[in-house]
Amino acid sequence: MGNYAKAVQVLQKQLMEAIVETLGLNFGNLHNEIEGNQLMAINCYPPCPEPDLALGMPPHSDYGTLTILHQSGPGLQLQDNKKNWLSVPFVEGALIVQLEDQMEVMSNGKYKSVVHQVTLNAENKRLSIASLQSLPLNKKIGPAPELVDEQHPASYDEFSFRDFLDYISSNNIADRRFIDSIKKSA
Ligand SMILES: O=C(O)CCC(=O)C(=O)O
Ligand SMILES: [Fe+2]
Repeated sequence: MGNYAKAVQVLQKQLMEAIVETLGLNFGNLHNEIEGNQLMAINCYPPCPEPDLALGMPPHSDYGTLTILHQSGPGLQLQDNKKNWLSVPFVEGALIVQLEDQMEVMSNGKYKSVVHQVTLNAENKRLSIASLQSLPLNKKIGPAPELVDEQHPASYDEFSFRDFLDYISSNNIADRRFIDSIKKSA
């Protein structure tokens, strides 16, 4: 597990470098700011006798920059921009990379954080290992200044991982996602 966590950290850094480049930003300048936290979540979903009546994990988006997910079987679903749920095909050994809230904010909305949920299965247990990468606990992130101008005003307030934790301790994210609470109204 330790080796897996370290390998995923290296992959996450490489992916961040590539993604930051696609936004036209300089990774060299951002590098120290971006390196932060890695949280490993191991999720176990036992078989459910009535899988249509329950979810393994309710709809949410993760708070960080990237989530890298390894799954033992199908169950993950993503929401498209018309709010339809799409099942992610299961490919043995494949890693799933999801962009998350800090990336949406940093890109000033150019990239969207993915809303996902987990369905259950009547026969099979499912395991997943999610590596949630984020900026350090107290580091505020806002839209990158290079992506903000008169035509593209900042669409989000700054936030830190701590702000996210404060939000979820007193709000139900099923009613309103954290990222919706920091969107500036047009
Ligand atoms: O089990 C999965 O496929 C997803 C887990 C997840 O969304 C999470 O840990 O945030
Ligand atoms: Fe998640």
